[in-house]
Amino acid sequence: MTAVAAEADSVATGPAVDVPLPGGFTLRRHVPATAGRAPVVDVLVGGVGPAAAAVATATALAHATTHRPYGLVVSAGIAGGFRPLAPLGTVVVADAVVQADLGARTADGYLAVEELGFGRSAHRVPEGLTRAAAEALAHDGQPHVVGTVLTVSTVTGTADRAAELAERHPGAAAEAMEGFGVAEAAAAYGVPVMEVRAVSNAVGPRDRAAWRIPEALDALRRAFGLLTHTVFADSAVVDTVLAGTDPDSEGIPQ
Ligand SMILES: O=C(O)c1cccc(C(=O)CC[C@H]2O[C@@H](n3cnc4c(=O)[nH]cnc43)[C@H](O)[C@@H]2O)c1
Repeated sequence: MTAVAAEADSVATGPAVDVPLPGGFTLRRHVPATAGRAPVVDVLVGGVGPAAAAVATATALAHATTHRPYGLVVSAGIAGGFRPLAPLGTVVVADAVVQADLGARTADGYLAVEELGFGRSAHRVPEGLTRAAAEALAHDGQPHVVGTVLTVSTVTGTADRAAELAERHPGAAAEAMEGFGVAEAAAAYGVPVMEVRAVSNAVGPRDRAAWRIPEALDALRRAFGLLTHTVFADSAVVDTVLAGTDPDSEGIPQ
């Protein structure tokens, strides 16, 4: 799942066929030319923000249920990186996908929905998947970090807001705008979810001229070229998670 076409072009290359979905969505299906470890990869541009991402992801998952169910859903794209953990060009592998602005702002500070007594604002990524992705990237020498990826509906544009988010989420490595929507849809269908982002800009005072989108898209392309043929193809990893034998496949991070 990506937000925009440029991100979709980076996460999967090569021959593909278009598959029309209900709701006007079209997913791009990449079928490996030769039998082997490469998996079938469906790439869908879902739009910007958690609501658009959830709708698009749920549409693809519902369609797949009557065809070929998915083994894994991945939210992918560019992101803002929290300094100093995730500098420009770093690939961030989420260990948790957290909606950072789903709650209430009170005189005593922010309350997440869990503290309000309803809903959830976090999904943990199965640890086996996170670890396998980090190991593959490390083995290939790609700059990467494992951490929480925040989902926000408003891009952070001030130092104060960046500091507030970092204080509330000490493990945060990046912020983007779709992961939690993708994760909610995946959870509804019982499919494990990952989020993999490449840092195009720093989380902080808005400075559009400093965004390094082409470099981030290149990093994303390299990472997905690798992960597709390792972690995503490794049905043993995915099957372990699906079978519920991964002890870390459940639980909501604080
Ligand atoms: O202008 C372009 O060429 C271009 C190419 C690829 C992607 C974009 C986007 O603007 C994608 C929007 C997307 O980016 C994520 N994002 C990136 N940085 C941040 C951030 O600091 N805070 C929140 N989100 C960020 C986000 O997921 C958006 O969907 C443009």
